[in-house]
Amino acid sequence: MNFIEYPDRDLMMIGLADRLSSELENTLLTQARATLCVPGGTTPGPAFDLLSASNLDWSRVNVVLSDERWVTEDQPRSNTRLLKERLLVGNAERAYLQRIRAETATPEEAMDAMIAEVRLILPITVLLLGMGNDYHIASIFHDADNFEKALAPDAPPLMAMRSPTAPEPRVTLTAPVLANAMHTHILITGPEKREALERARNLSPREAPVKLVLNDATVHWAE
Ligand SMILES: O=C1O[C@H](COP(=O)(O)O)[C@@H](O)[C@H](O)[C@H]1O
Repeated sequence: MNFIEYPDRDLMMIGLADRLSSELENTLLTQARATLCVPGGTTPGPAFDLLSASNLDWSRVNVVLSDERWVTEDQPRSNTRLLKERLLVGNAERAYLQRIRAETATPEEAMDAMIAEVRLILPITVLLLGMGNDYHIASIFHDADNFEKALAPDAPPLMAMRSPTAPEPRVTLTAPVLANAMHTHILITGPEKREALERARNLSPREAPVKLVLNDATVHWAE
C-alpha cells in the first residue's frame, strides 16, 4: 500500500485528478481504449469536477461505476446521477458510459444483459474506490447476501447485493474484476476512515473487504 497524506481536501482532489488523468493518458498512448472505474457516494464529487476538465481523448475512455444503488436516476442516492452531473460533463462528456443500472424492478431481471456488456469493457485500467467506515468497497458489504459469492475467483464481473445496512438493493463489480485493475486508488477523508484503514491492514478480506485491493492500492487521504 502506498499512502499519500495531503495538507487539505482541495489539494488532494487536484493531486488525485492529475494522477488518474496521467494514468489514462499513458494507457491511451499504447491502447485504443481505456476503462476508468469510479465510485459513487459523497466523497469523489470534487475529483470528478477536476477530472472532467482534463484534456484527455475522452472519446476513447469507457467509464463504469464500481457499484450502484437500485434507485431511479432522479433520486439523490443514484450514483449514476452523480456521474452524469459531475464527471460526464465538459471534456469528459465524450466518454462512453457503461451503465450498471436498468429500468427493471430488481437487479436480477437485468443482470445477464448487464454482465455481457460489462465484460466488453474489461479489464479496468484505472480504478478509483471509496471506502465505508465498515470497510466496504464498491457494494461489497461483509454482511451482504452475496458476499462470499462476490469474493470467489470465478465470480461474474457484476452481482446483485443486499445488505441489512444498505437501504436499497445494490449491484457491484466483484472481487476478481476489482483486484485485476491495472492502477488502483482509494479516496478517503477524515479521521474515522483513516483509523478504519489502519485497522483493515491487519484484517482479512472477509473481515474488511477493502483488503481485497489494499496491498496494491495508493490511498489518498486528507483530514
Ligand atoms: O454506498 C457507497 O459508499 C461508498 C463510500 O461512500 P462515501 O459516501 O463514504 O464516500 C462508495 O464508495 C460507494 O460507491 C457507494 O455506493
